[in-house]
Amino acid sequence: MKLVTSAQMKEIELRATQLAVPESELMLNAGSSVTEAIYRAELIDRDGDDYYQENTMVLILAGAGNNGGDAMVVSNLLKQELPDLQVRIYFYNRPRPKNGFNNKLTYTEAENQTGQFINDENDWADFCADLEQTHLVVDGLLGAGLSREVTGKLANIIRQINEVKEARSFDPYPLSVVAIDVPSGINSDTGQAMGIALKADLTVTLGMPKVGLISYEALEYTGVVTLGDIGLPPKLVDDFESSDLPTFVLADNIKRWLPPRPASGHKGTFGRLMVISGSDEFLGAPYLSTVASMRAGAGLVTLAATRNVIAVMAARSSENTYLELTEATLSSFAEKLADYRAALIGPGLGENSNLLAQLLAIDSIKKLPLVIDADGLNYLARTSEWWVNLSKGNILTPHPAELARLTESTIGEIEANRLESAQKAAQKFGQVIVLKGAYTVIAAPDGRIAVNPAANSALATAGSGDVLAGICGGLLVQAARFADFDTFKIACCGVYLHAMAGELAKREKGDMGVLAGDLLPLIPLAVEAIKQGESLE
Ligand SMILES: NC(=O)C1=CN([C@@H]2O[C@H](COP(=O)(O)OP(=O)(O)OC[C@H]3O[C@@H](n4cnc5c(N)ncnc54)[C@H](OP(=O)(O)O)[C@@H]3O)[C@@H](O)[C@H]2O)[C@@H](O)CC1
Ligand SMILES: [K+]
Repeated sequence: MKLVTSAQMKEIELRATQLAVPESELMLNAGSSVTEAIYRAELIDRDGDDYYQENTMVLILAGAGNNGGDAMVVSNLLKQELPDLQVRIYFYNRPRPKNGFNNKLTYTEAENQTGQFINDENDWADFCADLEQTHLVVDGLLGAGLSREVTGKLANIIRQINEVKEARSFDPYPLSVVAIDVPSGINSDTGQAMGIALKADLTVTLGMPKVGLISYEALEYTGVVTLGDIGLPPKLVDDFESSDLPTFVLADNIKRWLPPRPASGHKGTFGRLMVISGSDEFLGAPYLSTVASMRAGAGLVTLAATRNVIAVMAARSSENTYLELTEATLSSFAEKLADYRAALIGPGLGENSNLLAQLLAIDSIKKLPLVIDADGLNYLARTSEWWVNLSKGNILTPHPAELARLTESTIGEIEANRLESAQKAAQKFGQVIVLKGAYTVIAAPDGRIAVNPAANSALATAGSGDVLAGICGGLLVQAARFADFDTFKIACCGVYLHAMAGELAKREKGDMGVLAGDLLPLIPLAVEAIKQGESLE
């Protein structure tokens, strides 16, 4: 599914109404999706008993636009389903019945005065007192219609919520915030806070994901970003699929793109992968990348390394085979490579320019699809015009510092323009670029660009990249038995599986202290979770 700007979203919504989907229906669906997301994230316990309900307070904040209309739908659904829940509504401004399209719900509620306007000092005191008692704020102040800096009364409301949330962050009953579509104050195109913005735990982006939400500026505000269905006709969404906008990778894509596992398959079917990894300094990387590739389904994996690395690895991993690789053994290594279908080069290799130069010049390696990571990338960055001699269409998995080295730019420049940086590099080098980080970007030489729908700090740990490289290698070797395999889709699958394993690890252990090794047994479970209908988006 494509990532869109607010203008593109408006256009799609307009087309939906032309296809006879009433605006009010979109809004009802929007509110219902947000409510479901609240339950799913356990911000409210749908099955809570009477005592729980009576003691739980939800504050609905509605602005004058359709974002406020969505909030009113949430309010109505919560009241219907959990009648004892304390639901209070505050209006920041008088809703306009003809603003954009139909937000009659907001208007009617406002006219009926079932909520309270924040006008004078008394209203403000009521709002602040209620906020102290509140467990969940539903933010419908401003959505994609944000048109200027946030100032005055609205800025005060947002600041007050942020402060109370911060003050109660370690309370047994913290204040949670769910943002409808975008956190109020965040520009949905750029991700920048327009003066001030609300800090949410969960953002339910509606219809199609807004491109600003995946920028690093927005990360501080969005919390977890999830997609809310508003019932757009599938044809409309499909029409957009052929555009060159960035794609948000969905679990449905991954299900279709994962290499098939025929029951009649044997280890040869799923392919032999050569992993070239490890050095005296980095003894963990070969373990993590080799085992990850096997956990991702490679038929047979050989670790090519020095004797020392092999001795350490053999004590830890019995399923893969080993091959000694030094400059002295290169020619026999090159011969053996003929039996392999793909190779992974780089994790923990250290600065080994001579070996890498000779390795990449070997004919049998030039014929293989490659994953190049870590020290493999650093070697390329030290080599002038390396992309001229490297075969095309391999997977390169740089983090921002590695991409900065490869492109002779700075980390700041990469981080400020993650999509563009990855896309330009992919086109210039003729390689699939996986730019790691929150919302990992995957770019293909033909211009396709995708964003993984997850920002999980549990994955920000040493060795996590080795696991990702291993997963990509394991998938690549399975896919490469088909002449027309699509490296870009394989890279998307690798990133998504890694992120799903990270999500499972976070559920088990939280986001602090997950080890890269914890991910390994979770890789097959991540595949299963996706097949069973779980998703990151
Ligand atoms: N379209 C659809 O199909 C669907 C849309 N949906 C929902 O609609 C949302 C978009 O709705 P929207 O266009 O009504 O804009 P919204 O964000 O509610 O705010 C506009 C109001 O805010 C005001 N305002 C702006 N900036 C301001 C500022 N800095 N400080 C103060 N005020 C400011 C602005 O005032 P004005 O600029 O007109 O003076 C106007 O009154 C979208 O995010 C999604 O939640 C869903 O229901 C599903 C279907
Ligand atoms: K909002």
